[in-house]
Amino acid sequence: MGRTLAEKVWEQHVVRRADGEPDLLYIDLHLIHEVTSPQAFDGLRMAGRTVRRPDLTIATEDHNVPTVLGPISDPVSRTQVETLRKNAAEFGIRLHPMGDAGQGVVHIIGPQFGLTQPGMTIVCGDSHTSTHGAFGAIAFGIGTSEVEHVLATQTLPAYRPKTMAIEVKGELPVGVTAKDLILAIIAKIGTGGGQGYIVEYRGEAVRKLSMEGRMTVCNMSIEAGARAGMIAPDETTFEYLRGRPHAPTGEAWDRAVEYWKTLRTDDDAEFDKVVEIDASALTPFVTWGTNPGQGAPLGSAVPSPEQFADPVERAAAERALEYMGLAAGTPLRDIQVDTVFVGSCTNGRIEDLRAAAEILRGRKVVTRTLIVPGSMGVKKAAEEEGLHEVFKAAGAEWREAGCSMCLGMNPDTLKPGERSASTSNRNFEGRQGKGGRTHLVSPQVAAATAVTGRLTAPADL
Ligand SMILES: CC(C)[C@H](C(=O)O)[C@@H](O)C(=O)O
Ligand code: SF4
Repeated sequence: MGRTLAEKVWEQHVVRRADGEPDLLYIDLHLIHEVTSPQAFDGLRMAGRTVRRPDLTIATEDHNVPTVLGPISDPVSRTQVETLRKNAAEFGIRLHPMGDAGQGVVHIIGPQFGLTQPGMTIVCGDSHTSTHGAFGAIAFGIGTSEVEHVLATQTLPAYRPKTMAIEVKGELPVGVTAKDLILAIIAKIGTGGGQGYIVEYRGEAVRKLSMEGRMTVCNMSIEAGARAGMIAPDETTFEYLRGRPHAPTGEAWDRAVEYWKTLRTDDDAEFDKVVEIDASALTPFVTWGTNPGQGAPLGSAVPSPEQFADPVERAAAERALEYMGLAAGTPLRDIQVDTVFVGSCTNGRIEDLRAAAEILRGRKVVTRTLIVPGSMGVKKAAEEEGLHEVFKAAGAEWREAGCSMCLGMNPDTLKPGERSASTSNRNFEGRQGKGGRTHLVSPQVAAATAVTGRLTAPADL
C-alpha cells in the first residue's frame, strides 16, 4: 500500500524503533526563542553537556521584544532576552537579536532564510511550529524538556501521530483568503478535531495558495488541536525557496528538487481520517468567541448559545459571549473595535502587508492600528515597496518586527475591555492583555475594519 506524505517524512527520520517505545526521530532543524529555552540550557549546563549540532540550531528574539526602538523596560522580558543572548554565546548558537537584519518571529525567519525545506523534521519550543509544514516538512512544537533533549542529541523520542486529510474542494472565491479557510476549517472540526493527527491539507484550493497562504493555514493547525499540519511541496514551494540564503544551489538544488517531488501522498495511500470542505462556499470568516473554533461568516450574526446542541459547546458559547461583551443575534458587521493588529506568525508576511496596504491606500483609519512586520526582512521588503508610507499616510503605526500584540508578553497589549480585530491566531481570554477582547480576522478584513471601526470586509467599503 502507498504511503502518505507524513508517513514518508517520518520514516525517513527514524533512528531507532522498538516495540512499545516512541520512535527516536532525527531532527533537521531546531528553532529557539527566549521564552521556552532558558531551563533547557540550564539543564545542559547542569549535566555538563554541549549542544550536539549548533549548526542546525538557530535562535531569535521575538516574544518579549518591544516593537518601537529602544531598550526593553520590563525586567522579566529583559532577563529572558539577556539569558538567550548569554546561552547562545556560551553554546555557540547563531542568534538574531533585536535590531539585527535577520531578527523576527521564529516561524517567519525559518522560511525566509530558506532554512525550512521539504521533507525535514523541524521542532521548536513553540506550538506554532506547525507553520513550517507548509513546505512539506513535519514540524511541531515541543516542551522545554524536549528542547533540552534535542539540544543535547539532535533527536527526539516521539510516537507517530495518526494521519488526517483535509480535502479542500473547489476554489476560494475572490476576496476569500487562506485565513478565512483555516478559520472555517477550525469552526467545522473544532479546537480538538485534529487531536492526535498530522493533518495534510489537500485539494485544488490548497494547491492554488501561495506559500504565504499555505503557511497561514498550517500555522493554525495547532488551533484545531493537530500535532502538525502539512502541504505537499510543488512548483510554488520550489519557486519560493529558489535563491534563498540556505537553499541548496547548483547540482545540489536539482537533486533536492528531484527528491522533494517524491514527497507527496501516494494515490493508493490511506489516511486514518478524511474531512472535506467546500472552498467555493466560503466567505470572509471572523471569530466571535474566545477560542479559534468559535467563528462564523462575517455576514452572519453572533450565535445564540441555544444553537449549540452539545452542552459543553453551549456552556462555552455562553461564557464567551459574556467575556466578549456580545449579545446573541448582533450582526457581526455591527461589532465596533478600537484596535486593529496586522502581524504575527499567522499573517505578518509580505503578502499580508501588501493586502492590508492595498485596502488602506488613500484611506484613513479610525482605530488605533498597529502594522507589525513579522521580521526585519519583511520590514525591509515592505519599505522597499513603499508600503510603510501607505500605512503611515492612513494613520496606522508602522513598527519593528516581533510577536507584538499577538500575545501580552511585550508592551503591545489591549487594555481591559478593549476590543481588537487581529490577524493573529488565538483569541483566548486575556491573550492580548488582561480583559482584552479579540476577533481573529484576515489581513484584508483587519484593514477594512480599521477604516470603518466595525468588523468589515473590503467588499463592504
Ligand atoms: C510563548 C510560546 C511558548 C507560545 C506557544 O507555544 O505558542 C506562544 O508563541 C503562543 O503563540 O502562545
Ligand atoms: S507571533 Fe504569536 S503565535 Fe506566533 S510565535 Fe509569536 S506569540 Fe506565538
